[in-house]
Amino acid sequence: MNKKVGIQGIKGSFHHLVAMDYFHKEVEVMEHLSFHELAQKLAQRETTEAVMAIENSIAGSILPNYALIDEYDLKVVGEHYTPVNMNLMALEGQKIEDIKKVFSHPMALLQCKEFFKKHPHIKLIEDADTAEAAKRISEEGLKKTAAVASPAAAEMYGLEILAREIHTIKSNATRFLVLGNEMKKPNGEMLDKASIKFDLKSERGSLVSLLNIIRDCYLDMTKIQSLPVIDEPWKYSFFVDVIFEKPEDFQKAMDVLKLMTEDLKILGIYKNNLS
Ligand SMILES: O=C(O)C(=O)C[C@]1(C(=O)O)C=C[C@@H](O)C=C1
Repeated sequence: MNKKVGIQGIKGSFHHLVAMDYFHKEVEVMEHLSFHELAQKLAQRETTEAVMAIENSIAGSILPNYALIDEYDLKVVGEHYTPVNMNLMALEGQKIEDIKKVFSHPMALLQCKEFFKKHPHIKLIEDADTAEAAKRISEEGLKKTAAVASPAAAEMYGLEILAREIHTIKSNATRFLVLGNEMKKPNGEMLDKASIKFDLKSERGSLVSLLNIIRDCYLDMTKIQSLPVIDEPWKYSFFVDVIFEKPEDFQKAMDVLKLMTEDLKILGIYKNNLS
């Protein structure tokens, strides 16, 4: 079966660039204008995989996406890290002084906060997607309006770049997850990273004890993220990523964590792509 890969946004978005990179262009891309729709269509098997941003080095974690992965019971089958290059673009001939409004994805606007502090006359408006904002400006001939998006989007939708690389820190990067409906099969490849989720009772030292197990089983924790359990105030779910050398070590840790936590869920075992 041909792969149908869901992305948040349209062609020219960062999700699109990642899908092309990760799957080497041999896929049909399905565009979605929200993360919710992206998760839902994968769960309904209208797509075979989905690419989902989960964290940016400047703007931080995209918390609702953790909840979507959990809610729709999606599996992490891969990850991809990519440098993110934000640019201000508008119709040809427009000058930065002419621009009154800028549309972009909220995560993109967050990455360019310092640039816009220097241009206080510009109103920032959150949009569903970076590339979609660029396309609309082009198609509707919107003057005095700009988008923040990738150089690929400027080229694709015929806009002029008024300011290049406007993200606050030059090493700006986003981590994307590749999601599926089933756990990844190793197919001879060494899978050395896992994402897990569990709830913890608020008891003295419960998190410390759990972290000790992770250390004692030789797992290297690369990320821990807590999320409130919405129907039980002050109780938290934890999403943890670990890398390991031996799958047996991971299995051993899971056997112990199962006894120490509530609702332990393995969200996926995949190949570590962080070098
Ligand atoms: O709007 C896009 O182009 C996206 O792909 C979304 C998104 C995000 O959700 O973080 C992806 C990468 C960048 O960090 C900024 C925006």
